[in-house]
Amino acid sequence: MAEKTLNPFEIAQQQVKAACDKLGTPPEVYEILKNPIRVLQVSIPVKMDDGSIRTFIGYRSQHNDAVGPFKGGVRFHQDVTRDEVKALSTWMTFKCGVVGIPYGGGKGGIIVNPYDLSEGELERLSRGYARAIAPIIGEKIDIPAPDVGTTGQIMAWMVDEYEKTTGRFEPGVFTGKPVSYYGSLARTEATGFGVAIMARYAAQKKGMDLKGMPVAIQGFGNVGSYAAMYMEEMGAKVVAISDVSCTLYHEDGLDIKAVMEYAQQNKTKVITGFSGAQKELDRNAVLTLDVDILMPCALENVIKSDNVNDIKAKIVCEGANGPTTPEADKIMNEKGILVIPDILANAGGVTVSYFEWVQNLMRYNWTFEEVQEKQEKSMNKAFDDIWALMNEHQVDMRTAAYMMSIKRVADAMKLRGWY
Ligand SMILES: NC(=O)C1=CN([C@@H]2O[C@H](COP(=O)(O)OP(=O)(O)OC[C@H]3O[C@@H](n4cnc5c(N)ncnc54)[C@H](OP(=O)(O)O)[C@@H]3O)[C@@H](O)[C@H]2O)C=CC1
Ligand SMILES: O=C(O)CCC(=O)C(=O)O
Repeated sequence: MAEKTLNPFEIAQQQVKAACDKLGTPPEVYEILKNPIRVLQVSIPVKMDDGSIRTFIGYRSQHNDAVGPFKGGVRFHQDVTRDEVKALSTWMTFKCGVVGIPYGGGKGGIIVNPYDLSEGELERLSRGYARAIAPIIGEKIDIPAPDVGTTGQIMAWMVDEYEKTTGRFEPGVFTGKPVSYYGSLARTEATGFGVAIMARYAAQKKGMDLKGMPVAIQGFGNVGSYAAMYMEEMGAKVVAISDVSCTLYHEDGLDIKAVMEYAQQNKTKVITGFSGAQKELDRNAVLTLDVDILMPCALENVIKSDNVNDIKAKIVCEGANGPTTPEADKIMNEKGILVIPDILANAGGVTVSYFEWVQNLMRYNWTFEEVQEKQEKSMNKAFDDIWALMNEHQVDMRTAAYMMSIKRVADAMKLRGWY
């Protein structure tokens, strides 16, 4: 039976409520956390290459800044909605809390398929968005970054436009920038690397050997491709990857670097037609293959009541934000599938965004190894803390992650006198 609601914002609220109840926080805590502090909607006029004007709707949602400036990516996707952006900003607050970085949660988005635009149109849209949200962002206020459909180049355009608009030199106002323009080494790889190290750590906890272990990964963008690359480097066998075009499968493992090169050659970055696969399956097939680890690294609500019983993986490591519905989550927990929740599994991106911001503010330049070492230390600690809390309270890993994080945010709100 289809689930009643798949509204990501309602799901985010349910997750926060469940953890507040488990923690026994005063009712004021959920009352404050149930809605973003501010949601800005903008209409961005863009001069198209044919001379016409098209307007695009964009959002910036600022969920909570008790701990520090709002932080979170900007999504360019045709299915962006106001509620999706609100949900993503809520998840950001607790993701930053999980890894203990001094930020609150924010998120932005524009309703657009970026692949439909020329490079010039994309630049004008990105600059228009930066101008439109300039009054509510800043290096110490709200720091956007890349998400689905956005890139380092887009961040560089946005910094440039923000600086022109405000007249201030503030390279740290956006993170995820190209390395040659105030970016950090290891940021591009960070989210996928984090997903891979969290899966490796979980496998270790379950006494499973990563060598030759079959893995399936949904989504082959920034997160999915690097998660696949690092899983392969760690000795696992990535038998399946997918994107909107198809699932590629090879029982002996796909050559991930070769698929990455292949995808880079297409404007739309699709993987279909790669010659090194044994079979091309339907794009949804990736979720239910016979593997030990499944990594959903695309969009929300892909593991749901109508496919959850077909999932064979023992570990699900959520590279995407919100890939599992509450009902599917409950079923996986009952079946003993270990779900590493998004707010931990994909926290590597924002963690290294924080390192980029620190380097920008302090004019430091850290090496690739230094950044990855700091990232791994921070994420492993978060994993250990959540694992301990999970065992202490006999809850699933997601609830434990929210409990840890909500406590940090609630303490900050209390000390600031918000309740
Ligand atoms: N980038 C980051 O640093 C972070 C991202 N995340 C989350 O990770 C997820 C992926 O983000 P990111 O990799 O940056 O985004 P990208 O835009 O780089 O990639 C998204 C990928 O998902 C694929 N995809 C979209 N719809 C489907 C579908 N129905 N079935 C299979 N694949 C699909 C896309 O395919 P195609 O290219 O063919 O369209 C693409 O491969 C999102 O949930 C994002 O919020 C979380 C933390 C940080
Ligand atoms: O790097 C960042 O600041 C945010 C990344 C992001 O949007 C996310 O973690 O979902």
